[in-house]
Amino acid sequence: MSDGTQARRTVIYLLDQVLGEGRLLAECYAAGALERLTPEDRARTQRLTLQTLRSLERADRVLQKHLKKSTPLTVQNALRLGAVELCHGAAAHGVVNDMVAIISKHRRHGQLKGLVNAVLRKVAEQGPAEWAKLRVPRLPKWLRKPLAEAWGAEAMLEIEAAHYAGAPLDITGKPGADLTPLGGTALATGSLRLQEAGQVSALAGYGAGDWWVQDAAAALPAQMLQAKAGERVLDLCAAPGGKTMQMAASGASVTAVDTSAARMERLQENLTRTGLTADLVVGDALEQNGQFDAVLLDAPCSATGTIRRHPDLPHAKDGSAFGALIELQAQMLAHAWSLVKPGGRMVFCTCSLLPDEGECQVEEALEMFPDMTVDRDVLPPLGIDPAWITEEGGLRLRPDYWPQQGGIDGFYMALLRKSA
Ligand SMILES: C[S@@+](CC[C@H](N)C(=O)[O-])C[C@H]1O[C@@H](n2cnc3c(N)ncnc32)[C@H](O)[C@@H]1O
Repeated sequence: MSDGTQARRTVIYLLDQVLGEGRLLAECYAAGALERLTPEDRARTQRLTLQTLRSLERADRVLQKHLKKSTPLTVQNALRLGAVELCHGAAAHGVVNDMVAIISKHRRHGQLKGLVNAVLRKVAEQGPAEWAKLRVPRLPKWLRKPLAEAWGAEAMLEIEAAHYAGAPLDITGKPGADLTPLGGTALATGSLRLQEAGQVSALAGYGAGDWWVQDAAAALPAQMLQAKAGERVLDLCAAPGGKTMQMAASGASVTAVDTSAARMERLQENLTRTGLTADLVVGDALEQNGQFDAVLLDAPCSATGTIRRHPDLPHAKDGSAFGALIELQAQMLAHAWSLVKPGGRMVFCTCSLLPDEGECQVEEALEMFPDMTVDRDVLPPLGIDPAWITEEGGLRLRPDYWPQQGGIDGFYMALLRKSA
């Protein structure tokens, strides 16, 4: 077996979990799926898993004509991984031998090693030429339909192209930190973008806490809120704390709330590394009370705006939980509004591409609360394209925006002002 065997075996396990058990990669990682791997194998596993999930439709098309019968999921996933590697130029003997060795040791499917050998040898010969002619992989129907309805057929194809391309690494700097040793490109919205980052913790300034990883889209809600020194700010659904750090760095007194104790531990680690402070509360956003100058509500959502980085999501989920999430967002928005003091402000945001989790929530809130208005003036100075401002005055971001610069996560956000 080659050096990459452990990594390949883990990729197949992860694909089984996502595609067979409906688990997200983040859940598998949190449960220790990568724990026994060397740092090199860990990076390789993550890269190959993401690449295979992004390319699943292409891999299945390349494999289709060589498979007469349906194969067990684990074998199918070994073939998919093999096809993806071979079609991206990996040496055929290494990939084929490894996949055969992995399947031959499988408790129930060891007898299918001959099939794996035969199919992957054919893919090694014919696959790379076929690959380039295949269409960009599409989202599963359950998600494609509502998104195409919302944004149109043409935009849908562009969104799928952005998902397939993946995402660069965006960084938010602590005010005053010197990020020049990182290189990269400064975006109009203030984030620094690195195309080929490698291991994040090895980058200049990470240990010193000069910056944190945060998609350019995710950095905008806190910029919209403009927390100031001396203000009392409430960050609802805060962990792992990208926005908490932005607001704490402004000198505001920030209370960060999240139900997940594990994610709050990560928030604390992030604050410690960056030398910032906030009051942390492990608890339910719906049970908070008090009056704040400013509230940021980053409500739990479908996370469909983050598929560039999380291609497991459309395969692990089926949309059945979205109705309950939309209901929860409306409840949270209403409760968060009660915590804004008269004359105060609130940002509502979600990393979703579904208008039901963005535009519609704000439209409904505006009908429900006579003391609520949307502040549009805050948007143009953020460095965004004015075409992204929505009818009700929020900001809609989509992964197909800024294609030349490498895209941006899907997000919705609006700054809501309460009358005095
Ligand atoms: C989109 S993530 C937040 C990202 C975070 N604001 C940041 O910038 O790093 C949503 C968060 O909502 C939390 N959450 C879900 N239900 C919640 C509730 N009822 N009350 C508080 N937090 C909740 C989840 O644990 C998760 O950390």
